[in-house]
Amino acid sequence: MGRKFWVGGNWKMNGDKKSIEEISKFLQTGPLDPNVEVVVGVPAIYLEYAKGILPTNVAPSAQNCYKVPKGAFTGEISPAMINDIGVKWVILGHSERRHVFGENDELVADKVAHALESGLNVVACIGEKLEEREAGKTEEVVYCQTKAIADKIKDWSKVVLAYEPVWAIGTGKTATPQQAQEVHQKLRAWLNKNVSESVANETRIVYGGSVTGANCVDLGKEADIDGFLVGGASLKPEFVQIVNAKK
Ligand SMILES: O=C(CO)COP(=O)(O)O
Repeated sequence: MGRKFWVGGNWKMNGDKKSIEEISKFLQTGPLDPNVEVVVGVPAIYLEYAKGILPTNVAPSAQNCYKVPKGAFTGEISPAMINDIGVKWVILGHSERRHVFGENDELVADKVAHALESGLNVVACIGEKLEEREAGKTEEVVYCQTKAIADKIKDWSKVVLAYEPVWAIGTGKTATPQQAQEVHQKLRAWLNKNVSESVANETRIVYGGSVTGANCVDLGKEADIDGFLVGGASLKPEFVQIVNAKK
């Protein structure tokens, strides 16, 4: 079975009701390739609002959640709450969560495991920093981040793995298709060796980091790039082009 192309927009801490309405309109107009699964990461406070106005072929996603269902964790939201409003996705381990808010591999893995146990689909993000790449540690870093998750989950069917090199996020410095493909292919080989052949064959590995309408077609041609996680460009009509990169 082929892997369905997957394109996510990560709005991060951007937008308001008015801009969400505008985004919903350009997504409605599309047209979005029906062979692509489309998800948008919405600030938690707007999730229910966005769910009410997004076209039905675009699934809203939370951008984070905690590792337990409820309790004294001021400011956090849980997978149970995300489920309660009918949202099916959460992005976890984004580099901004890891590097601005100090989330480590273990916490990210606990969150992924709990979100999956709660029935959510998870976009699990990994990626190396510039100094790690320059020190030749890219593989070591992404394997370690993936292993932390793999050690805590059994079912990969609801996981999309997002490879987002930190140096490419919000910088305009996109990984070349060859750079991205190399890491994706190695990650798939890692899954094959350490999880299973079927998980390696079936798990979507998507690329994130300065993806635009201009570079998405070439990136999307690579054998192990199964889609994108898009930041800045997901707030603009250009996102439609990125969804349709394989057309
Ligand atoms: O972090 C990203 C998506 O999660 C990528 O952001 P940019 O597309 O703005 O570089």
